[in-house]
Amino acid sequence: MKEISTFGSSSYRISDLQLLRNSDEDDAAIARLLARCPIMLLDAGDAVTESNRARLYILLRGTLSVTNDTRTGMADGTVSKILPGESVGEQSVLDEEANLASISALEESEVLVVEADIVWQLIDESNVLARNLLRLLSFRIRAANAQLRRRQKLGEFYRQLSMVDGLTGLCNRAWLNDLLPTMVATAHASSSPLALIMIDLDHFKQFNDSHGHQAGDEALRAAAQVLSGALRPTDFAVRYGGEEMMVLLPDTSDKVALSVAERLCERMRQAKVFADMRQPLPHITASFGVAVLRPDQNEHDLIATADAALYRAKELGRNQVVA
Ligand SMILES: Nc1nc2c(ncn2[C@@H]2O[C@H](COP(=O)(O)OP(=O)(O)OP(=O)(O)O)[C@@H](O)[C@H]2O)c(=O)[nH]1
Repeated sequence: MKEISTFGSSSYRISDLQLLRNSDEDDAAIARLLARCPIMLLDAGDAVTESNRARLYILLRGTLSVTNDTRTGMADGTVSKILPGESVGEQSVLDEEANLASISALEESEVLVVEADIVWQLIDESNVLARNLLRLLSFRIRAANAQLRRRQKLGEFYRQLSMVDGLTGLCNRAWLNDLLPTMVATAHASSSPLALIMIDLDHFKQFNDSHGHQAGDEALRAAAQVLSGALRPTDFAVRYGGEEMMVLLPDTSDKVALSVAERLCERMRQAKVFADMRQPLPHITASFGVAVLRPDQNEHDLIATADAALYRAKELGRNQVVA
């Protein structure tokens, strides 16, 4: 980047500068202030040196690329193009903060450099410039807000996506880690019973070995459908691990939870699993362990109690419910 002339000795005109659009071409004070400002030449790929200094850069010819800085956490590395007449750096002049964007030329470009003190003198001299500056800043704030909203929406979308198990469509372990402590706290605070049913498919290794892993996946999907199809909208079904699932029943007593588990156990026996060729495979069964949150328990204790009940159901011969 090298200085090739000043604005006063160049053929550029005040009307070429967007910030001075609609101002009086013959305004001597503005012309005088701009006259001494240097014009720099950048070759394609050149970066603006000392671009972090609070200065205004107005592009006269060529194209600039401005990359938002990611270090502040406010920007995401978005790249914008600056075209002739447009400017960059106004905000850092106004708030006297360093300009954290990096600026480089996409092709051979000429840039007018206006130091901060001259920008302030221009603002004092020209209402039109002050007005254009406000309009520009307002536009930039709106654009930044819109981008923020888009990023929030996208973030929420991916957050939700990361909470769902890809194979079964049930909530996953990350969801459970996120939500179960809150559900437990709510149950304690409102003294309402929270029931948890731990479910494990029986002899699933054998099912996989006999019918193949894909058929095993189908069986997991069928089991998940049994759970999600049999619950109230306020209940949650979670894939806890490989062939282990869990159902959370807020505001549900042990008696009701037991009958829900019995119903699920029966529906699991009846569920049909289809292989690739849509041939029905042998039925699957599952074992169920039921627990209801006690006042002295946290989420880990609740899971451990349901797990212990599940273990007993396996020991008693599987395909049954133990509370
Ligand atoms: N197809 C398929 N199989 C899985 C998946 N996740 C875990 N498994 C299988 O589930 C089986 C679980 O086996 P075990 O823990 O020995 O239990 P089990 O054979 O069901 O025996 P019990 O629980 O005692 O009735 C393993 O063979 C795993 O490979 C999966 O996503 N898809």
